[in-house]
Amino acid sequence: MAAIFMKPASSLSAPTSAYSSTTRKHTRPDYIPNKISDPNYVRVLDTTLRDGEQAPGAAMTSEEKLDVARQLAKLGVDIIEAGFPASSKDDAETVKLIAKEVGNTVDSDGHVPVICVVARCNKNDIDIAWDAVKYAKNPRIGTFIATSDIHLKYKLNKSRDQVCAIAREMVAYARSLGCQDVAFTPEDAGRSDKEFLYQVLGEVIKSGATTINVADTVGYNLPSEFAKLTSDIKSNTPGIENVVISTHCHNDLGLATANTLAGANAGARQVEVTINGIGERAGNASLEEVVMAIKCRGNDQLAGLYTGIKTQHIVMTSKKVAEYTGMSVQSNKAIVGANAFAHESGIHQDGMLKFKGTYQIISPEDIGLSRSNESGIVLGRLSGKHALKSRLLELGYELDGKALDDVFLRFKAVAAKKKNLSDGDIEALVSDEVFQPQVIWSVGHVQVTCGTLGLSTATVKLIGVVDGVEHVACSVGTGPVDAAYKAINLITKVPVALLEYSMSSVTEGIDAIASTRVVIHGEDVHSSSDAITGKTVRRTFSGTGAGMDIVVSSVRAYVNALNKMIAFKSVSAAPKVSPDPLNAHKKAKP
Ligand SMILES: CC(=O)SCCNC(=O)CCNC(=O)[C@H](O)C(C)(C)COP(=O)(O)OP(=O)(O)OC[C@H]1O[C@@H](n2cnc3c(N)ncnc32)[C@H](O)[C@@H]1OP(=O)(O)O
Ligand SMILES: CC(C)C(=O)C(=O)O
Ligand SMILES: [Mg+2]
Repeated sequence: MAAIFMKPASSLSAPTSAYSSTTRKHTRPDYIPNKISDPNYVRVLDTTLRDGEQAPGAAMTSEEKLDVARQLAKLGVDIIEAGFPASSKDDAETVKLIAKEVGNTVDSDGHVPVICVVARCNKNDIDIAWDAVKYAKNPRIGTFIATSDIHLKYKLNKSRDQVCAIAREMVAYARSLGCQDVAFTPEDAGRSDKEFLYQVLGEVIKSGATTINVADTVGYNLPSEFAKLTSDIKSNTPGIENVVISTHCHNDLGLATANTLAGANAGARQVEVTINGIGERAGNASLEEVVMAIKCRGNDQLAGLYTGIKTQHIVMTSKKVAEYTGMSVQSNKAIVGANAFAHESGIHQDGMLKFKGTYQIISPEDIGLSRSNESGIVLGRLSGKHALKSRLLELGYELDGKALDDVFLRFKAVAAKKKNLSDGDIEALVSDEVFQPQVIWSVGHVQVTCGTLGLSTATVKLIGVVDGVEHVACSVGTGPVDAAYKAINLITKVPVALLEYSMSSVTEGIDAIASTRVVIHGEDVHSSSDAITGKTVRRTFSGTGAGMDIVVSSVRAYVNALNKMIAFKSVSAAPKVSPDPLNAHKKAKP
């Protein structure tokens, strides 16, 4: 069964409405690896879980990645790039989980996302990749090797002929394993010699590649240049009519979205993007920008291109990724930034009041946001779960079941002390309650003394969720937070260093909720190398916490970061992931 999408026929063309009033129906074409039946359909490959996670500090646990994958499926992405299995046992096991569950779950529109994995052009990587992804209904291997002279000379130390042969043989090898869907990326295509590109791409197409992914790996191209690269590849590569052309653009010059759109306009029918634009260095083209640009201008400027993305899930997806990666979205970020739909100056406000189309080109509802509070509900201590759920929906959070129950409990506790809860308060509670890692330690009680008379002291009770045992420790410190963190360290006995600590007040007033963010690192188990210094750097883990008491908020953030680090460590170390890791945790609150 095919999903039906409504697409604006023309943006801002109707004078009586803020946005377009006419829509055309589209169906998502059935998935055939090397072709798309509708020439206007653009496949969306989301690589948040692979290239996105390559962003420094963006490590996600297995459980978080699975949750993001589920959300990406809900968003309607065509292909989820779930990881690089040869990079670690943890990544391979996580890909397996995603392939088995998300890669086999048919949604109400009959859509199942393709699950893709990345592998270098060598047999070992490809074997591991196939072993992890083969469980999906539609598995794909994306293999890559650099084609630019600078990479050949300094990184691979190989001649053009050698690289061409390796690419040809490895695509054929991936197909020989039984994988029907093999994408090939000429890494650094944006700086590669075009004649050599046509040659390599022609060879891999003969070997069975189904998608050719043109990568501007270092974000070097300008839009006109990337468009020309795409159209030149389309015109000069033997056999190119038998494959789908894809874009993979990085944002080093802030042009990733522009280049992606230029590529699509020049004939690419797959775009590789990430949520919030996260990724290696300055990041990748952002899904929300590319998709909304196509939705907004596809008809009048991009010859009728459209995607299968259910854009009303964009905000929730963006929030999840921001929470799990600890990479908050800048307020002026297009589409999902806090200010993307805010109008501060008088002339703009006047225009908005008269006709929204004067200053808004996208309806907030289109991306799953509605700050209008048209129902006039004020949330306070007498509000019920329905009112909270409806406000959460307006803020872009679709919560049900246990997640909603948990937030409701916290909401009631805060509302008992605070008259009216603002949107900021509610978002802080959701962040603290819902987007948290697997709970290994939960916070029982915190008691501190502090002041000018002497050292601060803290008594902390943590509950080990696996065995349910309560552990209490006391410590002194230079301040109450230092004392509390030292007490926690005595209980968890995990070597840890606190790298960053920041606290902000979510709203104004003495009864404001305090939101804390910490970044920690542990032992050397998870490391990567810093490109500038060349030094090995330890993997960092962030945690957030919220509460009306600043010490409690700080303790929550620290314990959440510790939980993330410990969960990450135990999954990486374990040879096999338990069949149902998601049921292995529960929460307790002070
Ligand atoms: C543009 C991109 O985003 S590429 C993807 C980047 N992602 C990652 O690197 C994921 C994390 N990486 C890792 O965990 C590790 O780098 C691993 C496990 C993949 C490899 O680790 P190691 O085997 O120790 O190799 P290391 O990373 O130090 O060096 C890379 C090697 O692969 C080679 N190589 C690099 N790209 C390719 C390729 N596409 N195909 C074949 N070989 C390649 C390099 O030339 C180098 O080989 P050498 O050892 O003969 O000089
Ligand atoms: C591995 C490839 C697809 C990549 O991420 C790049 O070239 O940027
Ligand atoms: Mg990349």
